Amino acid sequence: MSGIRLEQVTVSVPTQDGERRILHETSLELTERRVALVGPNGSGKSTLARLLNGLVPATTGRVVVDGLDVAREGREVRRRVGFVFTDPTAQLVMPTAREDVALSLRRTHRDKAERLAVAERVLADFGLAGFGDRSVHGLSGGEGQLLALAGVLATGPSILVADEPTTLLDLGNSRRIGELLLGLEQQLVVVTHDLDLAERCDRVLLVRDGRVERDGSPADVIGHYRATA
Ligand SMILES: Nc1ncnc2c1ncn2[C@@H]1O[C@H](COP(=O)(O)OP(=O)(O)OP(=O)(O)O)[C@@H](O)[C@H]1O
Repeated sequence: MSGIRLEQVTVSVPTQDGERRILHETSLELTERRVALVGPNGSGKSTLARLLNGLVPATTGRVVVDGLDVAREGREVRRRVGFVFTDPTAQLVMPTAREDVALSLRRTHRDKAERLAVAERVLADFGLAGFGDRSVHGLSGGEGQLLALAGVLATGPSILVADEPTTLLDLGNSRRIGELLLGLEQQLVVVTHDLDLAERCDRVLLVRDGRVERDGSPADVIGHYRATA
C-alpha cells in the first residue's frame, strides 16, 4: 500500500482559447526512498510534485498515495505528505520560530505548554536551538528553510515532497539541507536543479515538455540530461 502511484494522469490549465496540457499522460509507481525530479524550467516538475498532495488536481487519471486516492481523501493524504516550498516564507505563518513549529504540533499535542516545549526540542534537533523567540521574518534563507522543514517533519508525514528546497541557499546551507533530506527515514520526492543532490537519490526522473522523458538510475538519467540539455 505504501508509495505513490500515478495512473494515466494529465494536467491541463485553462487558456484564453481553450486549455493547455502541462502534464501529458503519465503513469508511474514511486516506491524508492529518495526520488529526484529534474529538468528544464517550465517542464512540469512542480506540477508533478504538487499532484502528490493535491495542491494541483489531476485533470484526468488518478493519483494514489499509500493506497489513498488524492482526489477523494485529500485531507488524509495531506497528513501523510509533507510539502516544503523553495521559499520558506511561503509556509512560515506564526510570529516566532517556536510558535511556528508548535502550530504544526496542534493535532498531536493538545496542551499548549507541552506543544511549545516539544517545539523547543524540535528546533534543537534541527540545529536551531536558541531560535525559539526569533521572528520568522528575520531568519536567513538557510535558517528559514531549516525551520520550514522542522515544522513539516514535526507533523510526522510518511512522505516528504520538497520543491527546489536548496535553490535559494548558499553552498554550505544547500549541502546541509541536502544531507538532512537524504538522511530522512521518510520517502523523499525532491524537485531540484542541483544535480549533485539528484545524483545521490535512488531514482531520477527527467521531466521535459510536460512528459517524463527518462526515468531510472541517477547515472543514466543525469548523463542523458547533461548530454541533451
Ligand atoms: N496554474 C497554472 N496556470 C497556467 N499555467 C501554469 C500553471 N501552473 C503551471 N503552469 C505552466 O506549466 C508549465 C510547467 O510549470 P511547472 O511549474 O510545473 O514547471 P517546473 O518544471 O517546475 O519549472 P521551474 O523549474 O521553472 O520551477 C509552465 O509553462 C508553467 O507556466
